[in-house]
Amino acid sequence: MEELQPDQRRVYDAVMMGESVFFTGVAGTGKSFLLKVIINAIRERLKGTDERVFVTASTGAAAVNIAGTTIHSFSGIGVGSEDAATIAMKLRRRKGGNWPSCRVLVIDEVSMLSARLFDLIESVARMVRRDRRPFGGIQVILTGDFLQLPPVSRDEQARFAFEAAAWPGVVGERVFELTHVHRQRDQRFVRVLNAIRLGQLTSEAEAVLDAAARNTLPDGALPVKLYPFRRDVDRDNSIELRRIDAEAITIAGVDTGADAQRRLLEHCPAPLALTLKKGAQVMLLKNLDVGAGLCNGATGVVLEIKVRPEDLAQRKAHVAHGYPIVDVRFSTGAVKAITPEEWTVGQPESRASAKRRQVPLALSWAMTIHKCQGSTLDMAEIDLGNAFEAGQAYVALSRVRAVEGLKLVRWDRRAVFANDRAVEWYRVLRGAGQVGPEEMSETELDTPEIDVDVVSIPDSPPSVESIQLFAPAARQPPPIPVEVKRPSPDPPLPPVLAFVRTHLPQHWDGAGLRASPETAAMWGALMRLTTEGRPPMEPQPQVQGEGRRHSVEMYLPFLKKPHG
Ligand SMILES: Nc1ncnc2c1ncn2[C@@H]1O[C@H](COP(=O)(O)OP(=O)(O)OP(=O)(O)O)[C@@H](O)[C@H]1O
Repeated sequence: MEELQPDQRRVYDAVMMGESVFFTGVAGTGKSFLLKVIINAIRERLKGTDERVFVTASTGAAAVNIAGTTIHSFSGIGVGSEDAATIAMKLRRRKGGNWPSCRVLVIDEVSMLSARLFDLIESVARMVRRDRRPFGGIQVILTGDFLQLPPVSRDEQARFAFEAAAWPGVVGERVFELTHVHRQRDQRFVRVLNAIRLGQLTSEAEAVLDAAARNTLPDGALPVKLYPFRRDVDRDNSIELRRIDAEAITIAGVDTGADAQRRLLEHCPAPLALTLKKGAQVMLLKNLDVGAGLCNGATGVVLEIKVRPEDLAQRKAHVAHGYPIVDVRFSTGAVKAITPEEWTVGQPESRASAKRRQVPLALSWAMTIHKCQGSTLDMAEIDLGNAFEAGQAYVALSRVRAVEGLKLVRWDRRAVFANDRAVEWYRVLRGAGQVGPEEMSETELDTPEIDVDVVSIPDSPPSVESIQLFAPAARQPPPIPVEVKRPSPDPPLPPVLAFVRTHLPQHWDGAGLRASPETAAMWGALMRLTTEGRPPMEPQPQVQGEGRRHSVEMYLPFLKKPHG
């Protein structure tokens, strides 16, 4: 099994116990990564039985991403215009469609499924299966982030799945939040993104985005331009392609499989007809060698297009026998020969699937923000001038790994906004203690002072009892005034801890600490402890209390958590 982080592991374990769950998390916390691990494990477990796991998503693009189908197509609801009883009746004539053999149902990007459809699907499940339990007794695995793009609906105000009547019965208390961001390492950028996710343009966020508007990307950089609207994307890509003085070659992909599923291939990131030229900017659409940086989203430039001998005389190249071969120089400098790959939609084990074979490349001067949801980009030039949707700015900004790879054009502060109901839902959830950390950083951003308590660190002489950090926005060590107080056993300090990676560099040895030599030595010992032969610190804070003072709980993996 892939290496899961502790927060991911908790979800995995609950799923393996047979529980229905919803797991969420800010962008880049590995929701899709975890989902794939879970799907593989369940498939393995159900092998040789009549029961099946069905993998679905709320949108075609998300379905292609996880090699599944749309929830509409799986469930038999079609566009969802009929009532549950009518749909169930029709399905019964087809032996219940997919429902009878379904043991586990996965719905990815459930955040883009409206409450109305969620309820409709849940009722259909109960009726077709003649089982009154939620979803007719099926184990349901839901994931998504309600603060990214909302449900697509013709109604002005589509309600979220968490507002569905059936939601509490389906997931109950089994809501998990992944908290460790994998996509970005820079904790300041993570904090800024988390604030933007909540629609808060904090002073720190504003400073970072203003700087990104002035940012000059490195020479030779190949940023992807992200736009709210498709028309801008198509315009940019065709203008840029036309600008290149080289012969255009159209690569004809091949679609096979069941008709109903073939329609889904429209959402395949690889177009059926892909027109390229030498010099075109392209993006890789598959993970070929993640370790070498050849992953979904990696950008490069076409060096050469090698076609089958029989296609040589034409401007059209066919996908067959490993051809065409497109040599691409990636932004890492690596040159790689890219050959056709396959995308499967539908249910891979059954005949109800369709495949597209195409060279896994797309023109990548520009793409829509809706399309980029779920991907990771090295560099992006983001046009937020026409942002129209809650969460859209957040989705766009959170694609890049580092702020250095970000350039804002037509930067407009009004682009940053979140859906109030989704914000409130997360707030209540957090209050109920169902979710973990990371969220704490948004609330504290505007707080000029943060009190952080570090208590009883076993085995580390001497023990640090309390640290107060001021100036949360300080970035470099020397200017951060840190005051370490002496132990105050009475009244007892709150259970552990502390602070660290979000505000102080991990390898800071305490230089510049404004404190007694003894305190500085303590701090140094603590930092050494965390950096020498120990696993890196993984803050797992939980907000305790509200307002200006935050006591942040976290534990360093090598410390025992007091009070259980
Ligand atoms: N446990 C892990 N070990 C190694 N890499 C991981 C792990 N979890 C996630 N990642 C990597 O982190 C990156 C972000 O993960 P992923 O795309 O699954 O996040 P996400 O929560 O689905 O993000 P988004 O909400 O933006 O779609 C990916 O490159 C993924 O491979």
